[in-house]
Parts: sequence; structure tokens; C-alpha cells
Amino acid sequence: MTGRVALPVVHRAMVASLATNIRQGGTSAQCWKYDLSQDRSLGGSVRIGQSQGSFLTHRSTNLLRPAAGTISVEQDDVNTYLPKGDMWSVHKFGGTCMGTPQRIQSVADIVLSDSSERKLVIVSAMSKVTDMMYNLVHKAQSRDDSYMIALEEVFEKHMAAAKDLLDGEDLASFLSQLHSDVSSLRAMLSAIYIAGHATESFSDFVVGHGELWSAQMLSYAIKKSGAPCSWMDTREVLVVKPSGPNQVDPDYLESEKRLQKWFSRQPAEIIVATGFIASTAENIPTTLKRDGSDFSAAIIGSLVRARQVTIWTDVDGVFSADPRKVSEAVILSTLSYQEAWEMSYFGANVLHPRTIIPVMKDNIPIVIRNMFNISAPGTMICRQPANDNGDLDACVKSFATIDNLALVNVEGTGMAGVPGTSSAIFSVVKDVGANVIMISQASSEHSICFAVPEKEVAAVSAALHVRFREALAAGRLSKVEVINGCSILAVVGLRMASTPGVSAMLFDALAKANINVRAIAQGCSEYNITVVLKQEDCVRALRAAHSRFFLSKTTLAVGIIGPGLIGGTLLNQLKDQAAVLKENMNIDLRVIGITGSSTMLLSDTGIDLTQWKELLRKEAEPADLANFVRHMSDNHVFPNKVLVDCTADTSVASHYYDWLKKGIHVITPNKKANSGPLDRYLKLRTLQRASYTHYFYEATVGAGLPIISTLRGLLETGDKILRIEGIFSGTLSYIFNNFEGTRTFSNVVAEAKEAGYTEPDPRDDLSGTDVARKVIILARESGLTLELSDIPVKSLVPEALASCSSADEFMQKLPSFDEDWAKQRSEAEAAGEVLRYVGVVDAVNQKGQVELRRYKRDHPFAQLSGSDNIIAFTTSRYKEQPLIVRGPGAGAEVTAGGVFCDMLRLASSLGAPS
Ligand SMILES: NC(=O)c1ccc[n+]([C@@H]2O[C@H](COP(=O)([O-])OP(=O)(O)OC[C@H]3O[C@@H](n4cnc5c(N)ncnc54)[C@H](O)[C@@H]3O)[C@@H](O)[C@H]2O)c1
Ligand SMILES: N[C@@H](CCO)C(=O)O
Ligand code: NA
Repeated sequence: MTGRVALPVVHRAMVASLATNIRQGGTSAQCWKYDLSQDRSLGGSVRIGQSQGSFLTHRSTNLLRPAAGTISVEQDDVNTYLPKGDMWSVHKFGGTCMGTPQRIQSVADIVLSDSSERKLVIVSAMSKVTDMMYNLVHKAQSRDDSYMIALEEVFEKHMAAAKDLLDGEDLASFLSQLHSDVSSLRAMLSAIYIAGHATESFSDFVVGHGELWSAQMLSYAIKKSGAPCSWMDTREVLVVKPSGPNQVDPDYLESEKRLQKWFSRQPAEIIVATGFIASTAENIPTTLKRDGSDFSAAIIGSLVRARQVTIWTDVDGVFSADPRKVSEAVILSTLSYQEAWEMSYFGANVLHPRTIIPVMKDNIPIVIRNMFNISAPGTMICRQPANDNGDLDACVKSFATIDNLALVNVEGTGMAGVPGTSSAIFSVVKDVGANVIMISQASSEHSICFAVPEKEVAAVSAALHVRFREALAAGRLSKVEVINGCSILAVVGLRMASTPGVSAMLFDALAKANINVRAIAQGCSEYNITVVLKQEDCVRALRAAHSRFFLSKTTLAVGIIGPGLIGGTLLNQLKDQAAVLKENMNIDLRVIGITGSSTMLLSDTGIDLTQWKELLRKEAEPADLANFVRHMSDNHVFPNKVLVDCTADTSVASHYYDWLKKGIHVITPNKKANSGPLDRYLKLRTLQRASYTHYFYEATVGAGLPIISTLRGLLETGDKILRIEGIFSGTLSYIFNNFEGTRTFSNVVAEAKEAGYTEPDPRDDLSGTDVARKVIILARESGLTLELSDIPVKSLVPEALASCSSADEFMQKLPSFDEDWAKQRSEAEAAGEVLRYVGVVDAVNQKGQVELRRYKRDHPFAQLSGSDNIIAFTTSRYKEQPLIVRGPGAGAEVTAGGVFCDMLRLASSLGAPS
């Protein structure tokens, strides 16, 4: 029948009515109507009747016009049109995603939430079903009649899932299909049982049912929401031909034709298609073999020129390294096809390279996403990711390892310049059926080395010895050597090509981790650098290399010694602030060790600071400072390490020199090193000045107050220090600020101890030693070469108590001296004065002094409160009026804050943003 339709200028609606006319004439042109009226990217030609009518889409006006005059439409010739291009989004859901009725419902929800105009959804069988189906075949052909029970289980599983998921007519029609499929399977299996043999196509026929059922269930689940959805048995569409053992090639032309035809019958907006299965050109059911469903998705994505193919799985995307080996591994946002390809070779759980080919030729991006964590954006695999920022470290995308390899080294002077040696070697390897994983030959041609799986190396070596017996005997070859126990570390990144310095960074990281490289290979494509090393070094190498490229350069591995009042407070401050620092300043602080005097806690990647106290109690090991330091220096994951000494211990302080020598930075509020023997101090400072390893100690004087940094600032800018004078003891400041006649002296001392101002032993404060240490520290910082013993100190510890064996005993006995103190105080008060304990650095006369003085009530030193320190710097520039720093100079929070500040100073000297 012929219809005649005039189309001078046709708007979309007109095309719809044209299609209606055709349909009324008896042609099934639904899809044509559908496409023409909705498809913005439509173009090309439609053969209608005798004449060739070209419909051109005018993209800006949405007008369709026939290229020439009037078109006669003849029903038989109406070509259906499969829309292609931007509007198609292809999704693939694997077995795990289809594991339960609830998950199938979630899959339906994900599909429905995709706003693409058209969606093609490829599904695998419900999880475990493919194995169950193979097992049916296996049982039947082994004449094990329990295949019948196993078939019943398959039936039950799908019936139960369908009953959970569907209802009403949908359920009824699915179950009736399931019944009928199971009957034919029963017949097929019985035939296999009788024959005792299943051909590949019989087996493929049986196995493919898992996908048929899951696709139908999902399409019903989607339809429930009212969305137009059809399901597709891809055996009607996908045509493949065998191309090797366990491998098939798609026949794109034939598949496309069949897809067109299929679509003309069922032009739904959403199509759920079976993954994994296909048919031969002769319509015999077959499968796409390994990774079949991903492959189906890629082929179909290419057939419809999809906008994107999304592979849904149960991981957030592709990691930069195996996260079981590298806890720092990150999800990559993009990968090029080549990179994905390289990585899949190295066993990264990406995609089979074959899967990438169909989409790669059309530049269709593949996105790998986690169906159980929809908020994760996943990894996009596309042509050339656009996130290049020009950084060296951005050139490397990922790291992978292969274990259980052996290197074979064929060496000898007779190889150089002799064509055919390598051909002879590798034909031997081929003949024993071994797989060569990498090859390296230096240009001197004296040796060829290659890696094979360890289990194949004995055969390879034996065959080489036979083949080269004469050459070995004649000395032309000196040896055929096998090195067992090797691993490969592969570094993958498209942009390594043409970026100088990448391999230097890699090898530097390996060298710093003290890892010996046995062999190296880099193809001239430069996508991959392969390094062979000892298997036992492999994970360490992987971590060291990964951290070099992926960790922020201002990542600091921190070891805390002495988690007492200050150390503990610091740990809590780090816990609260770490995330902010990382987010805002890219400073990544990881506490990888905490040691007290009896126990220590170690971690390779970072201790959970929300529970450091518990962990230190429960999971700690006996403290051992040498092991603790070894743990820090042996860690090659982190680019920088710092030990923070929060003890008051002299022996801990005596190690700073060695630590700095090892390249470990040191930060401390402990005064012992800087106020200890002068020669040691000078040696330490000389080393500090000569190296790029840092030593910071701001909290040793005035706790968190900027005393050391102020002094440094003055000196470094050329100012001359004349005198530093002040109240340097938080404890003694507190005591004399509060000893006003209302409480006894010993009570006030106890309060200061309680408030955390005192040294672990308050006698260190009362004796003036603590102040003397601070005076020495500032004096030495100003260039004076004084020993602690050079400072005359007025001790406030009653002579009788100096020999108390403990701080507790001292505190208990202190009240007996309260009367003396009360007397001193009243005498001062009577004179309108207060008692203040002061320290002085007299730079002009090169000396220091610590004493208890009386000051008039209106003197600045008399105005302090709490644990205030006040330090006055008189210098050439600040001569008339000294520069004064004042504020709380003791206490847990301010001191820990001062130590923390030093850590950030360190980070900033390592390059953190300001
Ligand atoms: N408290 C303050 O206001 C203040 C102010 C500035 C500086 N500081 C200095 O801070 C340091 C710590 O003071 P604190 O008040 O926290 O003392 P603390 O006694 O509360 O803590 C010291 C911790 O170090 C541990 N320790 C001692 N020797 C050790 C060793 N060899 N190995 C490992 N751990 C060891 C102790 O067990 C204790 O847990 C001292 O050097 C002190 O001078 C304190
Ligand atoms: N015990 C010291 C701590 C600060 O170094 C003081 O009281 O000042
Ligand atoms: Na300070």
C-alpha cells in the first residue's frame, strides 16, 4: 500500500503525524515516529518508497525538512531507525549488584534516576547463578542425576526473588516464563545426561538462562514505576565469531543490523539486555566468555554510540594501588584507555583490556562506579583525561605488582653483534610454553634478561642449557642464570611519556627505601616503567613509590615521646585539628608512634587519635626508645618524619643529635638539651645549621608564647641584644601572684601543680633550676657561651627538703615552711612591694642571674596574674622601651599549642602553603 504525504516544511509534530499516517497504512513504524519526533540528533537518510527522502535536522530550529519535494511512502520500504548518539546511556550491573531482590530494586532505582533520554541496561545473572548453571551441565554430563535437584534450586531461587520483587500480572507472566524455561532446561539436561556429553553450545544455552531471568526481573521492576521498558535477549542481537581459545570477536555490522531490527519492534526508552550471552552468525547460542557482561556493555555501547557506559560494581572506582597493600591508595578520578589497559594487565581490578576496545574506537567514556555508594563519583576511563596540572607526580597514575617471578639472565661476550641470539632464546622459551613477562637488554648486548613465572623457570632454564650447550662449552655464553623470588613493580601513567624526571622520582624513592633494583624495562611508549626487585622488598617498594607520587609533600610522620600532660594534650589537639590542616593547607600529620616510659604504640600508617589512650593501654608493647626510633626511620611511606620529645628527660634529649643525623626532625618543649652541657649544645646547633633537618623548641621558654621566635627575629634581622629580663616561670609567677595572705604558700604551690604549671617535680621550679635553664637557653640563643653552673640561682627549696626522695614527699613536707614564707611576704607588703622571681640575661656583661626580688606595686612585673610570664627584650632597636612579650607561660593547652605551632613551622619550612 502506498501513502502519499506532502512535506514542504515539517515541524516535529508533523513528523509524528506522518508516522501515524504510515502506521494507519499498516506499517509498524512506531519507532520511526518516536525517533523523528523526539530525536534531536537525527540526521541522515530514510528510504521511503521509490524516492530517497533525506531528512535533515536543523539543530537550532528543530525543523525537519525533506531534502527534495514530495515523498511517496510505501509501507514495505519504511526503514526503521535506531537512534544513536548522545541520548543513550549504557549501564552494566554485575552479579553482585543483582544479588538479591532488594538489590535488583536498587538497580531499578539507579536506572530510573538517570535522566538520559534512552537507557540500555546490561545485566549479569544473579550472583552465584552462573556457577549453579555450569554445575547443572557438569552434573548432567557426569551422569549425576542430582542435576534435577540442582535445577529445582535454581528455579526456587528465581521464584523467591520474583515473588519478593514483583506482583500481579508481572509476577504471573515472569513465573510462567520461568516455568517454561525450566521445563526446556530439564529436557536439555536430560539429553545431556543421556549423551553423557554437552557440546559448547548446549552448555552456553543452559548457562545463559541466568541472564535471561535477571534481565526480565529487572525490566518488570523498572516497568512497575511506569517507565516504558523492554527486555532484550541479546542472543537475538549480538553476533560474535570465535577468534581464539576462549575468545570471540563481535561482528559489529551484523549486530547493528539486528539491533536496528530489534529496536523497530520494541522502541522503549529503557531496554534491559542480557549480558554475557550472544549468538553466532548461524544463530547458535554462545557466550562472550570471560568478563562477558562488561564486554556486552562495551559492544552495545559502541553499537548505539552511547554517551557513556557505566559499569556498576562494589568498589568506589579504580585505586592508585592495591588498597590491601597500600592503605594510602586513592581512587583515581580519571584514567586514559591506555592506562586502564596497562593496569588491567597488572592485575588491577579494572576492566579486561578486551572490554575497552569497542568503546575506545568511538571515544566513549567508561565510568566505574559503586552501586553501594552512589555518592562516590567513580573513575572515568576515557581518551585523554583533562585533569593534567603539569605536576610531575600527576604523571603517574597507578602502581601494580606481580609476585612469584624469576629472572633469567643469559650472558656472554659471544652475543654482541650476533643476530639471532635473542630469537634463539625466545624460541626456546616459547617451545616450553612459558610466558615472558618482561625483557631487558642493555645496548652492550652482553646479556639478555627476562622475567617468567617462577613455576615455569626450571623448564626454561633446562631448555636454554640444552639449546646453548655448545655456546656455553665454548665460552661464547658465560652463563644462563636464574634468579628466583622476584617481583615486578610497574608504574603506569600516560603522561610519563615526554615528562622528564618521573623515573628519577621513582628510583629516588626506591633508593631512599634501600631497595635494590634487579632489572628495569621501559617501552618507548613510556606508559609503563617496570622494575624487577626481590619479592620480599616488593610491598615496601610499592609503598615507598606510591607515597612519593601520591602523598602531599607536607605529610609528616610524627612520633610522640612522653604522652604525659603536654604530650597527651598535644595528641588531643592534633586529633581535633588534623582534618582541618589537611583540608585547608594540605598538611597531613600522621602520628605513627607514641611511647611512654613503660609502653609504646606503633603504626605504619597512622594511629587513630580518637582512641590513642585506649590503644596505648591495650595494644601497646614494652617501650624501647631504640626500637621506637628505628620504627620511625625505617618507615619509607612518609616523606618527612619528626620526633616530638614531650618528656623532661635528659637521656631522651641526648639523642637529638643522632636523630637529626638520621634526617628525623626534632621538636620539643624539653629544656634539657638546650640547657645541658655547652659542648653538646653547640654540636647540636652546628649540625642543625648545616643540615636541612629541623630542630624547633619554642615551648622551652614561655611555653606557647613567642619568645624564641621573637629573639630569633631580632637577631636574624641584625638587632643587638643588650638584656633580656623577665618572669620566666609560670609556676613561680602563679605562686607569687596568688600568695597574697589568704592561702598558705604550700597551698598555692599545690594549686600550681594541680593546674599543670609545674615541672613533673615542682622542686625544679622552686629551686630556680627551671628558670635558670630558660635563662641559659635565651643566653645561648643570643650568642653567649654559658653553662648552667655559670648562673647564680636563688633557690626557694628549703635546704631540708632538697634531699626528699620524691615530689610527693616534698609536697607533704612543704607546709612546715609556710610560716617563713608568710613572714617574707608581710615584710614586702609592709614596704608596698611584692615578691617576684626573675631571670636576667645580661648580654653586655655576658652573664645571667636568677633571683627573688621585691618590686614596687606599680611595677609592670607586679601587675601579672595567673601563670603569666613577662619577658622584656632590651636591644639596640628597643632601647628606650623594651619589647615586651607577656601572657600565660605554663599550662597544658598553651604549651601543647606551642609545640603544635612548631610542627606547623616545620611543615611550612617543608613547603606547606602559608
Ligand atoms: N607543664 C608545662 O606547662 C610546660 C610548659 C613548657 C614546657 N614543659 C615541658 O614539657 C615537658 C613535659 O611536661 P609535662 O608537664 O607534660 O610532664 P609529664 O610528667 O606530665 O609528662 C612527661 C611524660 O614523659 C614520660 N617519660 C618520661 N621519661 C620518658 C622516657 N625516657 N621515654 C618515654 N617517656 C618518658 C612520662 O612517663 C610522662 O608520661 C617537660 O620537659 C616540661 O619542661 C612543660
Ligand atoms: N614548669 C614550667 C613550665 C613551663 O616551662 C613553668 O612553670 O614555667
Ligand atoms: Na615559647
